[in-house]
Amino acid sequence: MTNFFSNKIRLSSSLLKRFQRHATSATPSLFITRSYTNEGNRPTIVHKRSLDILHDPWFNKGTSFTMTERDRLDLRGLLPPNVMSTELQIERFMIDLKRLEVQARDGPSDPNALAKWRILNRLHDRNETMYYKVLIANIEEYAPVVYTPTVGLVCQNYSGLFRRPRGMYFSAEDRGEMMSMVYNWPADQVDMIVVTDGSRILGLGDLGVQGIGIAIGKLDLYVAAAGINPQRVLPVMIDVGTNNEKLLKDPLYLGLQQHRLEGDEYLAVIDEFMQAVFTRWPLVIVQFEDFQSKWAFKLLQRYRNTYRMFNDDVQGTAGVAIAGLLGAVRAQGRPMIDFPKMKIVVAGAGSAGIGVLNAARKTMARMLGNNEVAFESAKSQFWVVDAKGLITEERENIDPEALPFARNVREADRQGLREGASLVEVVKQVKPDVLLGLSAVGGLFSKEVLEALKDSTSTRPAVFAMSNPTNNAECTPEEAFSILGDNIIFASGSPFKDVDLGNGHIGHCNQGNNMYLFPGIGLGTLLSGSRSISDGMLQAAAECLAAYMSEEEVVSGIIFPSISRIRDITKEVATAVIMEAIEEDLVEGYRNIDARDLRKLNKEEILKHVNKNMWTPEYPNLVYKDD
Ligand SMILES: NC(=O)c1ccc[n+]([C@@H]2O[C@H](COP(=O)([O-])OP(=O)(O)OC[C@H]3O[C@@H](n4cnc5c(N)ncnc54)[C@H](O)[C@@H]3O)[C@@H](O)[C@H]2O)c1
Ligand SMILES: O=C(O)C[C@H](O)C(=O)O
Ligand SMILES: [Mg+2]
Repeated sequence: MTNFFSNKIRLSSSLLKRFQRHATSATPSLFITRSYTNEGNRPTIVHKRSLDILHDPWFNKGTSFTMTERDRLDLRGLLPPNVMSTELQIERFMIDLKRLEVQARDGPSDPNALAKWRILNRLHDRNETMYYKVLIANIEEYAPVVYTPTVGLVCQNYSGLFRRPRGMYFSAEDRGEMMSMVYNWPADQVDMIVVTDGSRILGLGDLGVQGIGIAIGKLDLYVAAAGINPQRVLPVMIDVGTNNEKLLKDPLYLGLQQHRLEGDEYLAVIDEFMQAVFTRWPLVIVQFEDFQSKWAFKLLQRYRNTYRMFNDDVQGTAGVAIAGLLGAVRAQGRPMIDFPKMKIVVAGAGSAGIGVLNAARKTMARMLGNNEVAFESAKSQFWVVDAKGLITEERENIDPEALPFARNVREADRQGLREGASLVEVVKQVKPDVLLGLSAVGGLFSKEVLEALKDSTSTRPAVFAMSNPTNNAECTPEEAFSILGDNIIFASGSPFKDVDLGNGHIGHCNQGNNMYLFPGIGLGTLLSGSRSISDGMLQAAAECLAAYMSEEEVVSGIIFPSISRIRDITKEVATAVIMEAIEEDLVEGYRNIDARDLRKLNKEEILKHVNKNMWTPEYPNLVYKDD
């Protein structure tokens, strides 16, 4: 490993100190740097490097820094990889400006959301403490702006919106350099990394380098909900190319204009990145986000026993769905132990759908006796429909992850179903308790499908339209409540308003989003010091969320908390994660509390410990000292 290091590591401790509050400083260099601007071809002498340059409006050239300049100034990895001419930079800016003007004439919703995002983003660039104060105090209003759904729009329009860089870019061009370039990041301690390769951003497909927005949005929630110190978070984009033909043809695209690396070449890049970040920050936690499913599972298996990492779409979503499904059982007035009797139709067999199926099957099996027989029998509660229809054992080239859930052909035949049967046919025949969508197909739960669900054998069927962002939801709450009436449970991945049913009743729209779990999983893992994130820790997080809602709330159709309670629920989830890590003997402690001390704490004390370790945005007293 050490041979990756090169003499490019030049960060002195004084330089590091100067970086400490980098993210908030946009100070022109007039008073802090001696510079000599000369006429003609003579160079401009600057006395700063790395982020100090990018955050100095006098010297910053953004994406126009040439590769030689990037190397000379320790900028490699701190900017997206495509070097832009000044003309293209200006064009990018103008297109963005004009597009906003056009949209402003068309209608209020999108430009408003984007305009709010811009204003918040500028505040984020100028003053982090104030930004997080605003975000935490108004989380219900602004989470949909900095996170889902607006973050999807931000990623789609990233080329025009990009101003100052935030986070790091590791690209295929950086192979062999990652071990050294990771030291270009100014913080000497990083607690949380959210990394994406941009291959499946929400339900919007391959957005390449533009996907970094999702890592930034997730980390905003880590700070706002879990109280992770914003100086210790790092959004990362791994740019291995894109298969989005539109972006490949777009001269203004900021990423590598090549098709995605595949196979061993792809793995080598991700391996190098993991080695680099864990070498520099051995205690960091890496959250994988929005990787296409063909890599999501492979990478999870590859790294989960070696590194402190998890995949939010596979594991975080699974926990949130389990909590929702248990809530749906309780909402029928039945005990949670009745969960294994639920008939569940899942539309979508990608990273999220399969993650949910595996976790739901395990939860059922545990309730049925926690043995092989229980595990085998639990799978018969699920019917999985993907882009090709119902998945049966007859499916050609079946995805190995979906294979355990393929229906037996004869059994399907007895039910009047066959390989490839449509979603509406499946719903008609199965009459499920739950219809759960993780398909990324907006409107998939059509009028016909929802009509078919009227024959559900459940006393209170559940509709989970979990795909993001808003336009990709399988149906809206209005559609579900208007067709099925108010005796249903409804949840969606993106936020929707409750529905006034006009009869004095309100149809409650729950937001079933992994944001209720990933911040607590990260915080709990961090404070426990556990070197890995076990299935038990994830299960404890899900059960904690399931138990968070009172009987009264659940019966009235509220199965997930309001986002205004996210900081509180995150504390509880983190506590549950730590307790499970103690139970499994995984704790190693963190900072001034070691494993022995941690093991002595009861639940109340752990909760207090969690609370005490959460960062809150307050201005510190600043004292200037020369280097
Ligand atoms: N609410 C949440 O917390 C949450 C969490 C993770 C993912 N998601 C959302 O779930 C969606 C899927 O994510 P993913 O990672 O599994 O994506 P993916 O691309 O890996 O999988 C999509 C799946 O949907 C299937 N599909 C496509 N068209 C279909 C159709 N007409 N009928 C039925 N199935 C169809 C595909 O065959 C595939 O199996 C995205 O929109 C994502 O935003 C939501
Ligand atoms: O990002 C979200 O809002 C949830 C989830 O991780 C997704 O990919 O859709
Ligand atoms: Mg995601």
